[in-house]
Amino acid sequence: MESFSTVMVVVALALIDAKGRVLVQQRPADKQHGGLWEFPGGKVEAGESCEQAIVREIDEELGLTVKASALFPISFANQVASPGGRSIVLLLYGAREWSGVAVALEPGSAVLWVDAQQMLALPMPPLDVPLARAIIPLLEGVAKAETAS
Ligand SMILES: Nc1nc2c([nH]c(=O)n2[C@H]2C[C@H](O)[C@@H](COP(=O)(O)OP(=O)(O)OP(=O)(O)O)O2)c(=O)[nH]1
Repeated sequence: MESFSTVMVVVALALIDAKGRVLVQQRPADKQHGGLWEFPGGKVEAGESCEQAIVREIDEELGLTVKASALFPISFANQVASPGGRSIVLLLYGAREWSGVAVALEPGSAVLWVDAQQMLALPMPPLDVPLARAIIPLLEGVAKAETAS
């Protein structure tokens, strides 16, 4: 019997700048979770590794080049499937280095650099809420180091 996965893997990236801000992206109004703010990324396609999927999505959505070697894992969140449906596992990676300037390339989307408090005030999809909390210590650590230097 052929087996297939009932889990959809989605990868997302927290780009963290030298001031301890993170890049968030607003989903186009006509998509699922339209208008909500999330971390850029998308579904892992057949034949891709998670890292390859992030590198591709960041180029497609933001026009940025990020190296797979610059990615580090932060946390994950899991949405349990409804009966007969597919569950989502959302893997959040981080990166402190990339090249280019982020532009919202997907029609109807927008991007914003936010600090920890601004991030928490934005409406996000349910899966992103625990992930956003998980990056707060990282953002605050970078911001503190920047103020001290
Ligand atoms: N990219 C991303 N998707 C998220 C986040 N949080 C969350 O629940 N999702 C959900 C929304 C979607 O059901 C799924 C990813 O869909 P997507 O539309 O971004 O993926 P994609 O770029 O591969 O999309 P497409 O080609 O099918 O339009 O994961 C997040 O922080 N980033």
